[in-house]
Amino acid sequence: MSKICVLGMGYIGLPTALLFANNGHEVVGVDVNPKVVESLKNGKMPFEEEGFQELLDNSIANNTFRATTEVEEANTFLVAVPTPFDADLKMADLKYVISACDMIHPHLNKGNLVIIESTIPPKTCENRVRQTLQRSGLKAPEDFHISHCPERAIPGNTLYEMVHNDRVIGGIDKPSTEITKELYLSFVKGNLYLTNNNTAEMIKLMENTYRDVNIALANELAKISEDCGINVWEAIDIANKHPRVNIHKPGPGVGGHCIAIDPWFLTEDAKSSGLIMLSRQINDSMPVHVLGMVKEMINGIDNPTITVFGVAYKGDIGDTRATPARKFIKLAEKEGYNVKIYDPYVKDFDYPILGLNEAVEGSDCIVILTDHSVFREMEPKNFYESMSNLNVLDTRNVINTSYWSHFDFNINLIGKINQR
Ligand SMILES: NC(=O)C1=CN([C@@H]2O[C@H](COP(=O)(O)OP(=O)(O)OC[C@H]3O[C@@H](n4cnc5c(N)ncnc54)[C@H](O)[C@@H]3O)[C@@H](O)[C@H]2O)C=CC1
Ligand SMILES: CC(=O)N[C@@H]1[C@@H](OP(=O)(O)OP(=O)(O)OC[C@H]2O[C@@H](n3ccc(=O)[nH]c3=O)[C@H](O)[C@@H]2O)O[C@H](C(=O)O)[C@@H](O)[C@@H]1O
Repeated sequence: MSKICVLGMGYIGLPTALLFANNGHEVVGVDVNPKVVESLKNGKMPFEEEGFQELLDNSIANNTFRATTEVEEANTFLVAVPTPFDADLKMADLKYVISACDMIHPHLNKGNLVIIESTIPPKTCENRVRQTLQRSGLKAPEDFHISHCPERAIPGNTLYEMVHNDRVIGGIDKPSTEITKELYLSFVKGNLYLTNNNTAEMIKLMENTYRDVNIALANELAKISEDCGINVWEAIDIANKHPRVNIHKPGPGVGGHCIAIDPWFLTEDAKSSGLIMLSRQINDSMPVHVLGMVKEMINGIDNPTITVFGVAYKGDIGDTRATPARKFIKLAEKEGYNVKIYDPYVKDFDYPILGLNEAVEGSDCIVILTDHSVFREMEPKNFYESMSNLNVLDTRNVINTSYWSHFDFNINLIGKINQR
């Protein structure tokens, strides 16, 4: 049994720690936030993600996991701390990664392995991470190992994807890569692709940038379709039958703390990154486009009230990090609209989350911003009579438009404007 010290008990670090703890390792989970550590000490997951409460219960019962605020000696140190975007500098903010490495180096011994799972710009392991860890007096790769093993699991399906996804492992030398591979083999069922640290860092950023650029393309196609009176959803659906086409879905913008952030890490010192930056700009401008559609729908209504359905950054999760809903709500308030919010998944938000009936009462327009499955099965007959005006704008193509139109709703869809 090897001992692993995981730094960062968030959406990625804690699930990873619990998978190691349930697959033959002794794991110490470290977080600088005492509330997170307290919750884990009390045997409670600090956030909801299917399947992990059971893994936490098992590992506590088997004495293979404990949480603390202090780093201690171990065979392996795994870093899964945030890597936010510094909006002023337009660069990755590496302060948490560096502070984690600073916490590790006093406990580093010969033969140890340090894995960075946090998403980082190319050359971070080779330069900043190695430099900081060498404050221990040891040298890498001669005395200890460093590798990058980026996380690819998708929020909402973390457990399945952490176990079944293929992974990329890139060490600063071959032994670093090999021992990292041995470690992940303890729970990963997908393929493990081996490369060097710089390439592994690049691959992770390329994956999320690919998605961002393709979403931007879908958003642009949606706007063009609106101008041409075409239903972009039908067009995308049929275009995607082509064996080499995979157009993404348009929507109100890109949220979450990865896809909207990681592409910037590729642009910070690149000589050519026009397409990537333009895609960011297109996706960031979508809340403005959505507001424009709402404005047209409620034109002429005095002191309008709108109801936002869904503030989570995407469907069937309660995560609101970098949600495009936030920008949309602020723009709507600036326009003088009263904004009410309904989201059955979100517990905590900057604005009050109301029950369905209260949220739609007196409303002039429902604006669907998140593709929660409950919105697909929504029954308008339960609430339409309490609305002041029957308008609905669906930015995710989730509602059954033919059914809603029975109640005389004026329905618009992003990428398809109702011509009535
Ligand atoms: N959430 C996701 O779906 C994915 C995240 N990633 C990447 O994984 C990394 C971690 O992301 P999340 O888990 O979402 O972050 P998070 O915000 O959920 O959790 C990070 C945790 O690290 C703690 N922390 C900060 N500095 C620390 C330090 N020096 N020592 C110990 N703990 C420290 C924070 O208190 C927090 O609890 C980021 O680089 C992110 O880009 C990659 C793939 C998926
Ligand atoms: C390449 C890729 O699929 N990356 C995943 C992504 O997770 P995340 O939940 O942020 O991604 P997502 O499902 O694309 O959602 C991001 C945002 O984009 C929007 N979105 C997504 C797909 C689409 O066709 N249209 C669209 O508008 C979503 O509604 C959401 O607001 O980023 C994660 C990460 O890096 O943190 C990564 O681990 C996941 O595998």
